[in-house]
Formats: sequence, structure tokens, C-alpha cells
Amino acid sequence: MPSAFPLEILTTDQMARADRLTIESGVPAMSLMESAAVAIARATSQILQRTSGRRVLVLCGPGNNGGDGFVAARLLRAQRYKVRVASLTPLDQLRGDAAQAAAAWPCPVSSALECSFDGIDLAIDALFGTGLARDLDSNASALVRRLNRWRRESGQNVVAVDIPSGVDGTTGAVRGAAVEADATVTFFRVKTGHLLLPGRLHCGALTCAHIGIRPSALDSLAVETFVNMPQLWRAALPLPQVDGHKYSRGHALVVSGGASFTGAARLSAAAALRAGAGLVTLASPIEALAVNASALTSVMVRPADGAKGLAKVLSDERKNAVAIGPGLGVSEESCAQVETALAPQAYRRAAVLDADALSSFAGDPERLWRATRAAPGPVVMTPHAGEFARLFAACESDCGCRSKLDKAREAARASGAVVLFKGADTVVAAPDGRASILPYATPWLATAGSGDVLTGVIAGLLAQRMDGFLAASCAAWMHARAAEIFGPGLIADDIIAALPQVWRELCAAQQK
Ligand SMILES: NC(=O)C1=CN([C@@H]2O[C@H](COP(=O)(O)OP(=O)(O)OC[C@H]3O[C@@H](n4cnc5c(N)ncnc54)[C@H](O)[C@@H]3O)[C@@H](O)[C@H]2O)[C@@H](O)CC1
Ligand SMILES: Nc1ncnc2c1ncn2[C@@H]1O[C@H](COP(=O)(O)OP(=O)(O)O)[C@@H](O)[C@H]1O
Ligand SMILES: [K+]
Repeated sequence: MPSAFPLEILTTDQMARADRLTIESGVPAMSLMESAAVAIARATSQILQRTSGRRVLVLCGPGNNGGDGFVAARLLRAQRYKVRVASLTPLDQLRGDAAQAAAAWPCPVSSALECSFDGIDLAIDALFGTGLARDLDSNASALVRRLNRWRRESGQNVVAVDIPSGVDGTTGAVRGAAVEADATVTFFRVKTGHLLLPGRLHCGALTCAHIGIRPSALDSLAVETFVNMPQLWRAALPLPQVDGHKYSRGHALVVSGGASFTGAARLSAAAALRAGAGLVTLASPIEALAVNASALTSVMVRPADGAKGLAKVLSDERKNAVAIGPGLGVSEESCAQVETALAPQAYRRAAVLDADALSSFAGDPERLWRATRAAPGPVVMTPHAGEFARLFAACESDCGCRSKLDKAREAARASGAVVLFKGADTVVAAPDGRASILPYATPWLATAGSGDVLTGVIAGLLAQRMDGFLAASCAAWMHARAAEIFGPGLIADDIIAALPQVWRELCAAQQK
């Protein structure tokens, strides 16, 4: 996992408002720029000390991102680095703080479009930051491509100021072309575009520097997007109580598929136990009872054929969380089973819907939303991109201008359920507007059954009565951390096996 960031994630608009509020409260804009440049110069000299380089090229753009570049150039020169500056814009076209920063640079400035990278040990990308408003034009794109080629061929480092130029700070999309950085130093808070793909892949090592904007600048921004890290859900993490018993830790029910599709549900069931549910029962079609029973020890097995059978098993109201979907099969019967799992009742039962529990409703998503909206407890849906597209066609945009975060939020609002949109940049969105983005997950997670384990972890946390949004966020983090602990060669079973180590780490941090 990357080093910790502040919890809140901003859009570029929110960041601009935080800047404005800070400046209006009396902090000079130039002092923010100086602090930003100090952070850039520090990151740069740390890399150069490691690589024993001295020669730096700073590429400056037309706005304040370029201004940061000019100031960083001056600070690095004062530290006796050999610094060259190249500008995308004629200097007489610069305005405001950027013009002031350029005026304080004491050496000649070349044109960025014609600059050479020969003999350079490190380049600073100060072309565009959070003010990027449109796709890069052909000149800027050509420069970015030249910079990327130089980096790849020379093996030298690129440090991005605020965000790699060309990455949209809010959506993470590449606007025509985008710089590939080894390190990105952003300011105050990370932006959504740093964590969403493909933006995250352009950032390299991302750090967030304090530049004199007070946390109170967040007060009027109504921030609802958070980095998915323990700080977000630690206070809600369920732990066994000294005076507790297995039923006080909740009873999760996992619904199994037919005789040839039982492995997925068994993975979910084992993961639910490892996530801390006091009891886990597998509701199995009678034809699969023998195979399920022979493969399970701590998970209980009960016969349950179709929706009717499921209703009977669920009549025990201690079963307070249901996981359904892995290995279920796409069918009308599956729809009926999902409706049974979500049926209104007097007590609060949570549900997690994955895989075939979602795909079975592809022809009539509204039918699913009716059930999720009427459900008595929290509902979490865990689509991957394919399932999401099948189910939430209305949330997908043709123009590609909506981010994964926007889509997940819209899906959560439409369904009244928590939507965990899987992938390398897993987003969790709640119907009340809260959202989290997982900042890192190893690609070794892309293995069969890994999603079934995630479903089980969510069910286990829901059984322990954790809030739906926090349970889904926590489960995504634990799943990714378990995979990171195990490392290369991971298969789904290994995620379950590594969960106790994740718990040990979380409990140790809790005791500090
Ligand atoms: N405002 C503040 O208080 C602070 C801002 N800081 C820096 O300022 C940056 C934001 O500054 P700006 O708002 O000036 O924005 P940028 O410097 O990111 O760029 C805006 C400029 O680029 C032009 N532009 C936008 N998209 C373009 C495109 N595709 N092709 C060509 N030109 C394009 C705009 O017309 C404008 O002139 C941040 O990223 C950060 O680096 C820091 O100095 C910290 C404090
Ligand atoms: N490239 C990747 N990087 C990180 N995590 C990934 C990547 N690809 C998939 N994952 C994660 O692995 C899990 C795969 O789930 P899913 O697609 O449902 O697989 P399955 O159906 O085989 O269980 C999800 O948690 C997803 O976020
Ligand atoms: K930049």
C-alpha cells in the first residue's frame, strides 16, 4: 500500500475553491506557490541524490503550474543544481503569479517545443496542473510524447508538479496525451484523477505536500470522497467482545450454486468466517449437498432448493447477512432467490449481491432496484466492469466524460444500494453520496475466485453489523492487503489464508 494520504479526496473545482478561500483569508497566493515549489525541489533533490544527477530541465506551462516550475527552478539553482527552464508559452503571455515567478528566474528561458533533453538527469513537468481545461493541442502532445520517450530511453526520472500534465485531475482520463512521471507531488489533498485509472498509472510515487492551506478550507466544500484506507473505517471495525459469543458476531448465509458450481460459494463462505462472522451457513441445492458437505468443516451446510428453500432457511432471523451470486447461474430462479434474500421483513438483514445475482437482472434492472430499495437492511452490490455495463447502462456515458466515481455514485443512487465497482481502482459509492477509492491493489488479484472472496469478506463484516459503505470499503482494503501480503503467485484461496495477518496488523495498529 502507498504511504498514507489525508483522508479527503478533492475534485479540481474543490481544490480551486480551497485555494481561493485560503487566499481570501489573507494567505498570499505567492506564498502558496513558494511552498509548493519547496516541496517539488525537495522531492527532486531526493531523487537526484539517489541517482547522483545534477542537471535538471524544468518544462513550464502557461498557468500557475508553470509558475510552480519557475520557483522550483530558482530553488534548485540556489542548491547548486544545473537548471535549465523551457516554457511552452512566450514569457510575455504569462499572467499574475506565474508571470511574477518567471520574472524572478534569473537565466534565459528556451522554447519547450524545441528544447533538447541531451545531458539532462531529471525533468520537472510543470506544464499543466489542475487548470487543464481541454485536450492538449498537437504541439503540447508532441512535447509530452518526446518527454515520455526520453524518459523510457534514458531511464531518467520525471517529477510532475501537482499532476502529470495531460491527466484530467477530476476524472483521471488522459486528455490527448499525458506525462508518465516517476514521482508526483500534489498539494493539500489528493485529487480524484490521481487515484482513478488511467491517471494513477501516470503518477508514479504520489505524495501530498502541505503548502499552508488550512484544513478548515474543507469546511464549506462538502467533501464526500475519501481515500480507502483504515482511517476511513477503523472506528467501525467489528472486533470480538470479551462478553460476546458467536451469535453476537453475526450469522452469514451464503447461497451455493448447483452441483458443478459450488466452489465459488465455498470461497465466499470461508472468507465470511475469516472476516469475523460468528457462524456461516451455506444454503445448498440438494443435488450439491454431498459435494458441499464433504468440502467444508467450519462452515455449516443446509439444504435449500430455489427461492422457496432459501426462504425457509432465512426464516431463522439470526441469519442477518446473505451473500448471493457466486456460482449461482443466470436464470429466472436466481432472480427469485435474490428477491427472497432482499424481501422486506421485521428484522434488519443485510445482503451482498455479486456475479450471477446481478447478471440475472441484466434484462430488467428496474426489477432489481425495486428489490434493493425495499430491502430491510444494507445492500452491497459488487459488479466488475462487465457486470456494471450490463446492469447500469444508463450510468455509462457515450462521451467518456464521466469518471468511474461518477458512474458508481449514479448507480448507487439509482439502486439505493452500496455499489462496489471492482477493478484496479475499486470505487465504493453509497446512495447517500459517500464514496471511497482504493489507492492501490496488486494485479495478482486478477485471478479466478478473487471476487468471490471479496463477496464473502463483505458478508462477514455485514453480519457483524458494520455499516454497508464502511463494510464494503473495509473489505476491498482487506482483500487488497491480503493479496499484497501473499504476493506473487496468488490464487483466491491464498487471500483467505492471509486474512488473519491483515487482522493482526489492524489489531496492532488499534492498540497503539
Ligand atoms: N491557486 C493556487 O493558490 C495554487 C496553485 N498552484 C498551482 O497552480 C496550478 C493551477 O494553476 P492554473 O489554474 O493556472 O492552471 P494550470 O497551470 O494547470 O493551467 C492553466 C492554464 O493553461 C491553459 N490551458 C488549460 N488547458 C489547456 C490545454 N489543453 N492546452 C493549452 N492550454 C491550456 C489555461 O487557459 C490556463 O492558461 C496547480 O496545478 C498548482 O500547480 C500551486 O502554486 C499552489 C497554490
Ligand atoms: N488489475 C487488477 N489490479 C488490482 N485488482 C484487480 C485487478 N483485476 C481485478 N482485480 C480485483 O480482483 C477481484 C476480481 O473479481 P471478479 O472479477 O469478480 O473475479 P471472479 O469472478 O473470478 O471472482 C476484484 O476485487 C477486483 O477489484
Ligand atoms: K504538471
